[in-house]
Amino acid sequence: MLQVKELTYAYQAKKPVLRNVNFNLGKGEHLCVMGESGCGKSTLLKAVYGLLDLDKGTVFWGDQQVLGPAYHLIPGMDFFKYVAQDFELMPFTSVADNIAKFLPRYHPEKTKKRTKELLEVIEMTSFADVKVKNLSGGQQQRVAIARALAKEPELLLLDEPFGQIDNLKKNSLRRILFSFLKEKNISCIVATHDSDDALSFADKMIVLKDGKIVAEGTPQSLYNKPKSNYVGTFFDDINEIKINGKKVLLFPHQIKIVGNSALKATVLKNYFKGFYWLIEMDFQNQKIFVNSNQSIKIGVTVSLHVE
Ligand SMILES: Nc1ncnc2c1ncn2[C@@H]1O[C@H](COP(=O)(O)OP(=O)(O)OP(=O)(O)O)[C@@H](O)[C@H]1O
Repeated sequence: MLQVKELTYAYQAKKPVLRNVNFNLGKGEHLCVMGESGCGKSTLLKAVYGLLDLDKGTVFWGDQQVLGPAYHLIPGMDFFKYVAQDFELMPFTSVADNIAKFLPRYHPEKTKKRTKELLEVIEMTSFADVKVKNLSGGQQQRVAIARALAKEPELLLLDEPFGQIDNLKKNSLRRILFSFLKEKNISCIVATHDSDDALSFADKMIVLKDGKIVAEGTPQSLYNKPKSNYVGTFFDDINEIKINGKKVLLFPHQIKIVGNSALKATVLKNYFKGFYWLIEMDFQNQKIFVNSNQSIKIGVTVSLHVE
């Protein structure tokens, strides 16, 4: 449905921020775009939405080409919605009215019902009459998401959608929002640093580095076999180490502390992580991180087994 081909864009001449980006997304599919700060995630969302005039390449939704501001008085495709990092809400208007403003006015009963449904999606029913200016950053972010959903877009573009929302709310909002999108068959692209946005909720994932796709696949495939240290770091503290002369990438949970083995390491530090400890160790002059169900005295030598 969405076809992005050879997408190339530069804010300044000869300094492309996106370089030959290619990907497809089907109807109702969810894509997660990950990458370090400044790698071009927001720029990619803006380009797909139609806010930029591309230097090269095309974006198609079905057989309709997405064109930039040079071709539209009001840039941005009508049947897409884009939730930027700044939410562009109406501060002196209530939460409910901010959402309802984007619904057709000629069916007041329908508008009321839909506003109620969207308030439930963002878990803010009790805030319906509160003015947006009196909300926290995270609450405003949730209102911006509801507003984008008001007209049921065909493609929703979310830029760091849960960045300002606390963990408790974030987990529940993610579950509700992504199942709502699946139910309504709305395609979605999420730009994020947070692998939790990808692992349980995305059908596909791309990783950007310096404006180029450096890895793509299902979140499971990228997690199980990260192509590089860069890709692995979005999921966990990854160890890039040499064992018996061979370079390997291992997550902390893939290295086990065992009774005895030829692989020895010395404990440097312990970090409490809740239901486990992350242990920093020296392994043949390389710093590694290993999970353990208990803390270990600094200086102790342990034996390791690698999966
Ligand atoms: N309007 C602009 N004019 C010039 N350069 C820009 C503009 N917007 C972004 N850039 C530059 O383009 C690059 C990519 O920025 P972008 O916002 O797409 O990155 P990002 O991956 O979304 O970063 P973050 O995760 O920090 O939001 C950065 O180097 C940034 O400084």
